[in-house]
Amino acid sequence: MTIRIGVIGTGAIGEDHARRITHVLSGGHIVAVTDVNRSQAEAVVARLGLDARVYDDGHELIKAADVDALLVTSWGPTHEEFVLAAIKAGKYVFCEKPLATTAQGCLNIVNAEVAAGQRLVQIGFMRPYDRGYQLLKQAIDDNQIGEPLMVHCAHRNPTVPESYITSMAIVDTAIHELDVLRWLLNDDYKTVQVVYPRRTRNRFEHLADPQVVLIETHKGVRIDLEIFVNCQYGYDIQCSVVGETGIINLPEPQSLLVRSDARLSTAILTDWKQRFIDAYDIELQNFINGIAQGRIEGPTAWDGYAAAVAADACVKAQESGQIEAVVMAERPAFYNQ
Ligand SMILES: NC(=O)c1ccc[n+]([C@@H]2O[C@H](COP(=O)([O-])OP(=O)(O)OC[C@H]3O[C@@H](n4cnc5c(N)ncnc54)[C@H](O)[C@@H]3O)[C@@H](O)[C@H]2O)c1
Ligand SMILES: O[C@H]1[C@H](O)[C@@H](O)[C@H](O)[C@@H](O)[C@H]1O
Repeated sequence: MTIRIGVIGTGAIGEDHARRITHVLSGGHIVAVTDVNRSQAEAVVARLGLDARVYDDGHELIKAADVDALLVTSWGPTHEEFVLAAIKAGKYVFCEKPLATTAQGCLNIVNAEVAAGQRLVQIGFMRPYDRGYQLLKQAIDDNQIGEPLMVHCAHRNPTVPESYITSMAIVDTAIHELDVLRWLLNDDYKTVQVVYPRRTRNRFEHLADPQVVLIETHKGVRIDLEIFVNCQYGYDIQCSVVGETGIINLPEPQSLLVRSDARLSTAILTDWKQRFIDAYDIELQNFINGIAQGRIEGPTAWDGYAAAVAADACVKAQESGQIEAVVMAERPAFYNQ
């Protein structure tokens, strides 16, 4: 059985996912694409050699009879309307993060999915599929370091474009940690605060960079998360969990150790596409397999909502300078299955 897939938004990750579905994974076929910039969609069809129709509009594509499932990889603020339309059409939808740019937007999707009575939405939180994070989780669950007490994280991008604004440090970047740390610690967030260190000169004037997000979980774990999106030197993701009897660190991506010219060195990645390449492959293969089996199992709309509630509180904390509470709605039993 081949799942016929339509892609809404053929930018960086839309093209990369279309590439992996076409050339790496099995069971999926890209039959339709659309982008507000039509020439971008046409260029991707040509570059990847896709046998896909180019639509003028995402809503038209969602309704197309030969499209079984959607990938929503357009800009964050457009996700909610496309995911709601997909649910209305009764079609499976893989939505890149963020599910919506506000918690209320995510809740609208949660409510629509619960009303539809079937899991249709998978969100593109790929870190739980990453081998390194899985090793961390296994060690915590096996009690190798006792109870986790503190987590030190860093999320560093080499540079960001001028269109990247201060709140995106939360809704676009920190959102990955806001998702993966709930899963890792099996915990939810209680309060957040954002503090601003001295700003780097290597930023656009309007952007506060770096930022430090301080989080307290319900179990009392303290998390400090550095967001530094103009760090210059590479794409660098760090996570160190301090427990009662030991410390575990996220493994570095595999890389050659080079002895040469009186130096011992190893390269640092610069591109997010490479850092989590295996995790992206696995998450999308799971989505395709899940559709074929009539049951998708990846990160849910509720996970998207939970991360967005924390993100909303962080954005409030960016503006207020205060410690802000993270208050979630009650989890529908639908998501306990
Ligand atoms: N999971 C991850 O690690 C990861 C990595 C990168 C991006 N993302 C997410 O994926 C999304 C896209 O990011 P990107 O880096 O590919 O951005 P991008 O700007 O490269 O691509 C987005 C594309 O969507 C198109 N678009 C915007 N509005 C549209 C609409 N209404 N209909 C159709 N097309 C539309 C744009 O023209 C653009 O080509 C963002 O939400 C981003 O946060 C996730
Ligand atoms: O959309 C991207 C992507 O999610 C990357 O993983 C993250 O490091 C970037 O900060 C963000 O802008």
